[in-house]
Amino acid sequence: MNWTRGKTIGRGSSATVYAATCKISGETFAVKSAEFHRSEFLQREAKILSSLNSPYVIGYRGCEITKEPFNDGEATYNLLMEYAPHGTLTDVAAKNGGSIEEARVSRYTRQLLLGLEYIHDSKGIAHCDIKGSNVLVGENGEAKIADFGCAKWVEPELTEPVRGTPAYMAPEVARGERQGKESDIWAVGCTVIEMVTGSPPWICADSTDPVSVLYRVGYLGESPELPSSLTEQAKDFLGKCLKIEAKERWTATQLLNHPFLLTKTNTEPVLITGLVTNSPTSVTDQIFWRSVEEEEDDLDRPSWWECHEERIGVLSWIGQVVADPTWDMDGADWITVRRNND
Ligand SMILES: Nc1ncnc2c1ncn2[C@@H]1O[C@H](COP(=O)(O)OP(=O)(O)OP(=O)(O)O)[C@@H](O)[C@H]1O
Repeated sequence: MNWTRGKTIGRGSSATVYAATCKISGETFAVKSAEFHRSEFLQREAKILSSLNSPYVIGYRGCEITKEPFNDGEATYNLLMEYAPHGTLTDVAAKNGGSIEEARVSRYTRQLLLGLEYIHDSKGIAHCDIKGSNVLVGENGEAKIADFGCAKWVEPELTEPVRGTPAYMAPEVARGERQGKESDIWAVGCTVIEMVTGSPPWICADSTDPVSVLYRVGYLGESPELPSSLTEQAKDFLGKCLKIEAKERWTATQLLNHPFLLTKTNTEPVLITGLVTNSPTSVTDQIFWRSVEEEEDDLDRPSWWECHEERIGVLSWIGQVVADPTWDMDGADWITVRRNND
């Protein structure tokens, strides 16, 4: 496709996302770019996204290698995607005064689960990084799952390092044991909390330290606090997502039949259109992962995981002692989270 790169609309740990315009049709789309030699996760994401086709998953438009002046003429890997004009669920909550009302949360959650039901059951894929900032809102206000950089095929299940964002990790993921479809469902519960409160879970848990949160989730059997403002129906729904035992968690299909999602009071969202630029909005954005501003200042800084490598190693050791004396102490995999092999 012949296209022109436009404004930066988002910046994550692995890539930068730009608006772009097709020179022939004039269509706006999004292009996620990374230096070729650091694009392992982006290439993996492109491979997975190219195999998906659902109204609740961001659309794949192709991939290309270009030479870009901003990369000193070095090869750049580009993933071309459908453009989501309303930004992420995190952006929508921020624009809506910091939180989203329950009826709309129910509507977005239903769409998120329709996307998950499709990738889990039809494609055998676990997303492994469901959170508000990885769910985009499309032109017609529908939630669309994005950022498949951590996703993996789970049928057949292979032993792979755990990935994702600490605040949304299920107990089995926090312990570094396994990560599958059930772990995505835990993250859905965390995302519902994020939509309702405007912050990722655990912000009120008198602990702003990701490592201690992982310890509490993984070894003390704790789950995030449920927002008191929620109806009993919504709390019951969260209870089905946030079961400590992965096998007891409801599947996406079961959750789609929960009364919380069958409510008739869902209102059409009022969304502000326009180019959305990603910016962190909550305290935990700065605590649990790097902020956009920080990245712009220093793109080569180590990621959160790299900064906390030593401490996570300690957590693995605590886990070994507390939870399972036979636990495999090979923590190397456990801490290799979204790091390219460069
Ligand atoms: N298709 C799109 N349309 C509009 N905005 C997008 C699109 N894709 C990504 N963005 C914006 O760019 C941001 C970063 O994208 P993405 O999460 O895919 O990058 P990442 O490097 O994988 O991030 P992370 O640090 O979460 O791993 C998103 O939070 C969103 O604001």
